[in-house]
Amino acid sequence: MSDPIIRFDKVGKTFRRGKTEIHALDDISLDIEPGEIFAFIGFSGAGKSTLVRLINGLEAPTEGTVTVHGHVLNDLPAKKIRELRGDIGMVFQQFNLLQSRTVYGNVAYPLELAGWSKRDIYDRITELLHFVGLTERAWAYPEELSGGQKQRVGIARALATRPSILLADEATSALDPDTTRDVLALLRKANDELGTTVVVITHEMDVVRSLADRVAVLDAGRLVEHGTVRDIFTAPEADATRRIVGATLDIEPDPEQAEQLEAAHTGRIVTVTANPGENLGVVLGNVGRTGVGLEFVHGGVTRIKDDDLTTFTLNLTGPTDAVDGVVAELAQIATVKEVA
Ligand SMILES: Nc1ncnc2c1ncn2[C@@H]1O[C@H](COP(=O)(O)OP(=O)(O)OP(=O)(O)O)[C@@H](O)[C@H]1O
Repeated sequence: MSDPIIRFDKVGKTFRRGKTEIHALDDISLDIEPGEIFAFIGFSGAGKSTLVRLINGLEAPTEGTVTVHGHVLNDLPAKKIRELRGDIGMVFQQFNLLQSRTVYGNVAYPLELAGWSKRDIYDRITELLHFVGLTERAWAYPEELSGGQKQRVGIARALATRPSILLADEATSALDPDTTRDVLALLRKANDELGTTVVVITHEMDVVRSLADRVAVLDAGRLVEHGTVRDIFTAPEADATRRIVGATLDIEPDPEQAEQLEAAHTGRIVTVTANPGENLGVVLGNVGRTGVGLEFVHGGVTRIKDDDLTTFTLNLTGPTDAVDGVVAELAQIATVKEVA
């Protein structure tokens, strides 16, 4: 196995505010391998931003070491840290584009700082804008772009100097789901086609699910769990992971979805979650004979740890007694929650 591109070894970071100590990170040990897409996930305040700042050397750990490309950052002089930072492209939640520059000018910026010639800058930007699909928008200003386009510019700028690491800090948190999908596809493309190691910081498990190879879960500054995304999804062990995974699976309608379901359907809407080992099909298969109309309006089957978690929201229509009968039967083998 190759050497890790980023290594955290017993890393801690304590901020001191007057007499108060804030342990933003505590005893983090972890390797990120070259060429992988690695995600850090955690709720607000978990320590994600602090972690990013340790990777790009903007903060130094108070305990342990952070190693990037074999260099222990703690030991490096500022100049060398700046050089290493040049090998790390950053993508931000709020895009951080220069409003007074065009798309071209924004992407050119890091190349100008690195002392590239005008000709080389032109060639590189042509290539980059093609890569992110913004060739037509080269002369537009940020205010003329959609959020997704702005983030494409952000990614082109981050990739401009051909960094081997791309750090994406909540890169899709300000975007709608469709645009998020496009931006995630672009990050995946950078990883696939350019071999860039992508480190993603996010609070959205959906981002992890559709993008990352491996994931680490941070909770209150501690690394509570890490592994392949598949393992973490199917067998979340830590409490924080369960909360994050549960919030993402979307097997139960949230209040907004419940309202929409209520508006769209006339029947009694219930969410049923099969008890372990029970098969909803046994009851649902017989519903037709009771004269009750049955429509699946939400839910699905997800494997969690060693069990299937089967949760469906049903719209049941027909005579009240018959619907009550079906619900009572379902309640024998499932947890039934009224939605509307
Ligand atoms: N410069 C600082 N001085 C004091 N405390 C800080 C500083 N930076 C971060 N913290 C504290 O460290 C903890 C972790 O913060 P951090 O911003 O890394 O979390 P986060 O997971 O990125 O959260 P969010 O998603 O809300 O940005 C928080 O309690 C925060 O208040």
